[in-house]
Amino acid sequence: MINQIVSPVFPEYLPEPLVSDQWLDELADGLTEHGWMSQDVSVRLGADLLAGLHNEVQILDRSAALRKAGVGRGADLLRDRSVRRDKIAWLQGETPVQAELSAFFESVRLGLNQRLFLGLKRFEAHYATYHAGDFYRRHVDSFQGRASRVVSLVLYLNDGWDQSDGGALQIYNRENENEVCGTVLPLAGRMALFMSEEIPHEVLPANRTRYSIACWFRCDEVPLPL
Ligand SMILES: O=C(O)CCC(=O)C(=O)O
Ligand SMILES: [Fe+2]
Repeated sequence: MINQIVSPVFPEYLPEPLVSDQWLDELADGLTEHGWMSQDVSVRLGADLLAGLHNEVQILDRSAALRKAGVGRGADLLRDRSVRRDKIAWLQGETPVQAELSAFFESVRLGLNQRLFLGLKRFEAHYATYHAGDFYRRHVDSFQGRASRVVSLVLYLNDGWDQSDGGALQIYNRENENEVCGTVLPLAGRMALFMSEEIPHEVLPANRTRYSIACWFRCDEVPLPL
């Protein structure tokens, strides 16, 4: 009997790793030069992960597991519907897709620390749903000197989003908060990254349901009481 020797088969191309050094350089450069950037990361994350996250947030939305988002924390938490109207659910990293996404966020955290010495200690992330008519007025994600949220990352989960669907993320000039300097459509796989204290931004009213994940890289070990 002849032993068949099977030679290893290599794919024609090797998929790019989820997070490469060169890509982390790009993120760090974007944050340093402009304070914000937006990029399509759908190839990097993969269609299965994006679809899995989209599926999960839809189930949470349908099962009324999402809660009205507030502004502030603890006793100062205000659920002011004139400021923001989204509903949220914090990610616990407990499902396979959440675990995979957490690994991605962790690589970004480490990569930014290595390049920008931001001292990011951890991240927190939540799903968000904006139903038709929902918005989040212009704001910054962290107040200067509080040293809590340092870098914000938003990942969008919506297929086939069009300008007429509203719900764009509007980025304002860090020197002049009345000047719009960028608009990001919440298309699946698109990511926005910005300095939490510096960049005023706003979610324009959505005309249909808009799903996203917002993540904050923080430099405190535990949230400080406000
Ligand atoms: O969903 C977005 O585009 C941004 C959300 C946001 O600004 C926030 O949750 O603080
Ligand atoms: Fe924000």
